[in-house]
Amino acid sequence: MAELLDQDAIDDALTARAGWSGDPARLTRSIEFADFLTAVEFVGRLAPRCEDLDHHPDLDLRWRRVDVSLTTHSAGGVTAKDVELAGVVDEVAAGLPLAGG
Ligand SMILES: C[C@H](O)[C@H](O)[C@H]1CNC2=NC(N)=NC(=O)C2=N1
Repeated sequence: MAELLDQDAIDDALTARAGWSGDPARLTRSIEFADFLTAVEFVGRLAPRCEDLDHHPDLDLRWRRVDVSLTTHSAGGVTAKDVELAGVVDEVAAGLPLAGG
């Protein structure tokens, strides 16, 4: 069973991750892309990376915004896997145009 991270460990992990919030239940980031098709492209690029990691996000796609929520369901909270996936989310998002950018 993966080890759950406490709030201090989560705060430490997120100092390097602009735009993320976290508590022991989940890490969240809301990403507003340039348009709807870009938001869909983000999901399409992220999906195979999640398969590679065997770790999957909860995603809410609304028009050009994707709300990303990361938790390790089998552990009942945030683990190192979620921190790792947050990095992948940032990497994939960085390759696509954001709203207002
Ligand atoms: C069998 C497989 O490893 C598990 O079901 C994985 C798949 N992806 C997962 N993703 C997330 N976020 N939490 C899990 O507990 C999880 N479990």
